[in-house]
Amino acid sequence: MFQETKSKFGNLKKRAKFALGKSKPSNMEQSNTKTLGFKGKSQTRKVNDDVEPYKRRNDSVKSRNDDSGGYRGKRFEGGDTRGGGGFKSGYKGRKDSNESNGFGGSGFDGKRKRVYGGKDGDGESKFRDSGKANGGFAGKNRVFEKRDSRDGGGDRRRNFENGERRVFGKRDSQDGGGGGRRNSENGETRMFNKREPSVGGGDRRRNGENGENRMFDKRESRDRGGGNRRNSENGETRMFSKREPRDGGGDRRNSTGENRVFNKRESRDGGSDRRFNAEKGDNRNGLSRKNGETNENSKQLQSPPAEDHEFDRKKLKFMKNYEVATTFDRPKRKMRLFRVEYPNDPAKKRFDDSPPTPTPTPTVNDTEQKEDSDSEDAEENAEMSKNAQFRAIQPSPAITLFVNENLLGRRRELEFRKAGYNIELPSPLDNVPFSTSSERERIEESAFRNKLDFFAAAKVSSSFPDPDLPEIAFAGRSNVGKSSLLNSLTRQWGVVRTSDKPGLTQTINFFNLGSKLCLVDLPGYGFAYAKDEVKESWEELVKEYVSTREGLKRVCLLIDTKWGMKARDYELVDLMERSKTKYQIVLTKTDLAFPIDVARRAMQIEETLKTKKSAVQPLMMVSSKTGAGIRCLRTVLSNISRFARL
Ligand SMILES: Nc1nc2c(ncn2[C@@H]2O[C@H](COP(=O)(O)OP(=O)(O)OP(=O)(O)O)[C@@H](O)[C@H]2O)c(=O)[nH]1
Ligand SMILES: [Mg+2]
Repeated sequence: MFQETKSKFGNLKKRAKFALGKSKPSNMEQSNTKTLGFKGKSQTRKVNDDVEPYKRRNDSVKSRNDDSGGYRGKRFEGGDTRGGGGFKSGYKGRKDSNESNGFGGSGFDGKRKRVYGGKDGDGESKFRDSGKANGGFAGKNRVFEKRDSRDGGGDRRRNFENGERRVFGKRDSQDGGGGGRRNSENGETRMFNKREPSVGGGDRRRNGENGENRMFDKRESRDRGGGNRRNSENGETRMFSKREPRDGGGDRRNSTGENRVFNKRESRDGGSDRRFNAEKGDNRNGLSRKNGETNENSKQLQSPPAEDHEFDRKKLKFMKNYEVATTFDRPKRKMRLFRVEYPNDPAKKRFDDSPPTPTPTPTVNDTEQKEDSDSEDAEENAEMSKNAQFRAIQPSPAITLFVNENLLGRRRELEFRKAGYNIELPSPLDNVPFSTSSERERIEESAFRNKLDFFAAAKVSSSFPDPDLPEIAFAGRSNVGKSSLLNSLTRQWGVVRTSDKPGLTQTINFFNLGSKLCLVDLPGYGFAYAKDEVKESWEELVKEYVSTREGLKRVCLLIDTKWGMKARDYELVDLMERSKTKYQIVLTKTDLAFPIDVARRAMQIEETLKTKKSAVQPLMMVSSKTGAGIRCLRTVLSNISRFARL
């Protein structure tokens, strides 16, 4: 590869010399030429107009790169149609112009730099950071146009020593290390107008020694690592026009009178770059994402390189002073005070000591408004008095005793432990204290020791099974705990399905408890996750069942302790009263209410049902979770089975 490349470039050299011997292009110095400050060297380039000769003479380059580029002796002509190699380079005492395809970059007199980022060729010229930095000492000018430069590691280490200039016009150049090491030695000028050149590694290491001029126009070149370490020594001027350069930390030694211009968007320069730049007149202006900024703007940004250090110090000092000034000048925040006014605050009384203001005589409108507000207040008071009325309930001593004996209501686990219950068990209060043995866990009521068997489900009354056994039905609002109560009464968890989502039970489910009892789980009424028609059909079915079912011995009407009886509960009560169906109120979820409230609720419901004939006393209170009151309910219900047997 190396040999091949070398021979190719050898041919290029010869052709260039041959071309240089001929006439210069006429438009070269008008618009498409520029001059770079460079000791002892002067090059002029023409970009677009003179492509053909290069094409003819550099077929190999053309075929490889699909570009064209003029090359005559020490002049390159970049005619890249896709943005590859158009570039220009100015030399000492001359100016740049930027009409080349790809890019052209130059400083002049060693103190001025321009970077142009050719994007797509075809004469489109991107102009980045043009003239944003001055500098360029002792005739070193470099112009880079990169986007994703990936120059191999040491590519440019010795470029531009002694007044080298380089211009690269590439897109996907994959210059490895070393391929063109000795190109352009002794004042050679090289121009690359490539897209995917396959020049071997190390191409540019020693390019441009002794006054070489090189120009790079790259898009995806791979500058990395220490590639630029020794660039710009001795007053070198570098220009970068990058988008995503990945310069490693290798720019650290650019500190000897170097002038650098960076046109970066997401520069990832190593952190140390900025520390040593600007020493000894190093100038870096890493701004300008906007291409095409005018030279005047750039001039404003330019500062004398020798004064950079001083300038930065002044700037830093100014910024510090500014910060200090802003810190101390900032107005102090006032504390905001909030006054909380209590309506019956006695301290407020002194404000009311002022003589009373005469009240205006009420008009007709005022009277109407007052009546409206009075009625609203009355409603509010009525609403409020509901709670107040509930709190005013004094439960009977029998109820209070029952609540406390059965540890009903919300209680701490410690309390259960102290009473001797094993809280590791499900529904611990239903189990014998201090007992974990299966024998003691056996239910005292024989009827409930039987296995619970599901045997029928009915959506309509016609599908009700024959009433062979005495039935106990469990009715109530959705999610009140009907199914859970069946499980905890029989201690057979999971036989009846439960859910925290209201509306799980949607049919009338019949369970045999041995040959003694039939337990019936009814669908709930009230709120449920179901369509209104469906819910209405459940309600009708329940009403039909409780009012017409033969063999129905008792309906346990479950009421949530927290909410008490609602309108639909009263509806069902009235229906059962009419049909003379025996029903017993069972307060559920007592573990969620305070004991006193459980007692109050029980008292409240007993009072309302005093006059009801079909209501069975006493009112029961249970918790399926803690097992409180379950045994009592079991005892009460087992009497039914016994009755049934008789
Ligand atoms: N804390 C507490 N939660 C309970 C108690 N009883 C039932 N629950 C919970 O209440 C929810 C509803 O229980 P279910 O037995 O499915 O209620 P349901 O009345 O059958 O509901 P539907 O079938 O929809 O009518 C479940 O999440 C139970 O865990 C209780 O005594 N205490
Ligand atoms: Mg249920």
